[in-house]
Amino acid sequence: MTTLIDLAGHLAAEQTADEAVKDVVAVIAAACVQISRVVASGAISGSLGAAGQINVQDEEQKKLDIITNDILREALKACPAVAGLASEELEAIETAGRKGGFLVTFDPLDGSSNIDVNVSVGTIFSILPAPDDREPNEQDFLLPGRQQVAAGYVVYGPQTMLVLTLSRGVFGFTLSADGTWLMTHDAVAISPETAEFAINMSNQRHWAEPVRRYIEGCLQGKDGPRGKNFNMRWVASMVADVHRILMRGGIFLYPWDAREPDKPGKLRLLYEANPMALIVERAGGKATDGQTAILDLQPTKLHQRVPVVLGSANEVDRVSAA
Ligand SMILES: O=P(O)(O)OC[C@H]1O[C@](O)(COP(=O)(O)O)[C@@H](O)[C@@H]1O
Ligand SMILES: [Mg+2]
Ligand SMILES: [Mg+2]
Repeated sequence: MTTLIDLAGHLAAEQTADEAVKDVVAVIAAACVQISRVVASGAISGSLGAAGQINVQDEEQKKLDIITNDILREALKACPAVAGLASEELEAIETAGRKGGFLVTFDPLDGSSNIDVNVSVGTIFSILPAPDDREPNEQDFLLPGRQQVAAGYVVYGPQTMLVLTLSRGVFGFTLSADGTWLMTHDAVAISPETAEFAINMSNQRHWAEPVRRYIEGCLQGKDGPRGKNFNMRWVASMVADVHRILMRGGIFLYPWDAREPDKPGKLRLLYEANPMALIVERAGGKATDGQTAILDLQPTKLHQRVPVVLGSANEVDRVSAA
């Protein structure tokens, strides 16, 4: 077997990326090795089940939401290149008592409703520039996704994989038995065409007309306007659904729906949609809120929600035109 380059080797070879960003990525990757062990230990370590409290999203926290949040939070605060952090599980930003460097936003455990049934979950992160002259405040986190200096996710599945975009390209690393991230996927690219869609069909009656029209066209298969049959997949862990799309193409939708008209979608802009959108665009795909590129949206709130349509470029364009 040929020797695979590891994450440290990849970071060292990335000439165009800032050295301090590489340090932040290395710290996150190490924390995710720790998370993968807790996730894998499941009921043995007593880490499954509900924590018995509600987070800022009004969602019931799992024990693992809290454990994984604490692992990342502590690791990032100890990293000299990190000035502040924001998490799905924390109401407010936290600062590290430093100026300059970077801000990190993260979803420590994505798809946590799947954890108790042993289905893939993940961690999503985004790295943004921090102000040089003072400690960061909440406003400093509200940067459009184009300003991300790096983004990535880890999927805790049959294999634990880190998918990363630094200054260019998308690379995948598989966690080896000795705890090293080895590059197994070089220059990941999303095919522009697909015949596979991912959406929570149980919300169909609440969707807006264009999304209904688009999905109806897919469902009609060969007999409908698309003239080809479509397959459907929905893991209900965004990380796992997006990972599948990076590996074999597809389109993922979590659209606005009429149940809670004030909440534009379910997914959060700063630590779910933006990092995934950067990865998808760097892999040649597209990511929109149905019309506008996610990366061009100006955030207005830390925990802002946004409709998400991402994946194979031609298919995302069809949703915008529906
Ligand atoms: O349960 P639903 O409505 O299908 O929603 C599934 C979506 O919710 C999420 O689980 C939200 O993430 P969290 O688990 O981090 O809150 C996504 O990963 C997934 O795409
Ligand atoms: Mg999530
Ligand atoms: Mg989460």
